[in-house]
Amino acid sequence: MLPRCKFYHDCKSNAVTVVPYSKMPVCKHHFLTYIQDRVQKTIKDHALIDFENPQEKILVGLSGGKDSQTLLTILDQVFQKKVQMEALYVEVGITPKNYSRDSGIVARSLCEKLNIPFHTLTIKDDMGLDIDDIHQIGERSRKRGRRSKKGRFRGECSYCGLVKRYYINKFAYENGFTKVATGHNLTDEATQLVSNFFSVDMEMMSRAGPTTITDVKGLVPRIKPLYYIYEQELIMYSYYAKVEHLGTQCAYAVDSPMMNVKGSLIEIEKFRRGNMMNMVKKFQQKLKHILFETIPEVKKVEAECTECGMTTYLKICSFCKTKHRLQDQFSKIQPRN
Ligand SMILES: Nc1ncnc2c1ncn2[C@@H]1O[C@H](COP(=O)(O)OP(=O)(O)OP(=O)(O)O)[C@@H](O)[C@H]1O
Repeated sequence: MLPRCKFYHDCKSNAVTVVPYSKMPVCKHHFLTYIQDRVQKTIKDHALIDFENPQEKILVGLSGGKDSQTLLTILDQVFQKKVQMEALYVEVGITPKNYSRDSGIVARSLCEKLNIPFHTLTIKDDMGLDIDDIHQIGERSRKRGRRSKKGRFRGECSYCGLVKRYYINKFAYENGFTKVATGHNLTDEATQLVSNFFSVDMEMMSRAGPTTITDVKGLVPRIKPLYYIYEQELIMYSYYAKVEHLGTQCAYAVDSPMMNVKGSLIEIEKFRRGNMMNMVKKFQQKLKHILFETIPEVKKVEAECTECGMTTYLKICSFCKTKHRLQDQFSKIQPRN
């Protein structure tokens, strides 16, 4: 049985859980407020939201999953409409287990409950392809077991991430949003950092952080208010605060290399308690600025993508290039009439 809550020495309630990285027993009330306070602290310490700016307008990328549903719930609760906030669900067309359909239903339902404007954008309407189609390309490439002339198939999750980042940014830019907020948590970010370290991707590592404040035209700054909250804590928060979310896992995400790195970090956490928190915090304090300063400023000349008009350093942006390659590959696996 868990002891009394140790959050305040005079709390008389029984603990319902322990804080994962410190093992402090806490009652439900103090657990929920503790998480909310840490989210507020991240927002304040990293100036993620400008409360003085009446034009500040946040677009939350809402996936129906526990992280972004919890993010929207916490932001709504702690800021109580003091800042303009809307949500966007990107329909990527994953049909196994009705994944995308149900995700959209759950995302919309939360917005209706919280009275927050909700938008949906369907990628197939613009790209002519969705993630089911991209999966077919992947299946064909895996069956053939060799690199196509046009390069290696990077995995469904990689394309899904690229597509979502592109459309969320485009929607935010075209509709006057000043920030995009996502539900990336500490476990996601530690996983990304370690993966980037494995491939010694210094540029990607130098970009890690709760915000990507940018003055590049066409790129809306991204903020991650859950940056210092463990995934385990979000699971517990969504449970105790009864945050409606979809528990189904995407059928294409199983066995991705990132999932395996994440699993290893969770294992390490068992004998190095607080490992992810320490690593990510110390990286931010000690290493990030050193890396940032050593990156040569090669990508300086901004231009408009000749295809879609979004900002790029090349003639055609990497999203449009990837889109063309996928459209081309997909046309080859379609039955001919
Ligand atoms: N379909 C989507 N539409 C809008 N935003 C999305 C969508 N999918 C993901 N996002 C945003 O990107 C973040 C990271 O997405 P990822 O696919 O890594 O999911 P996750 O870590 O499981 O998060 P969640 O639990 O919110 O689904 C999400 O928290 C959310 O803010």
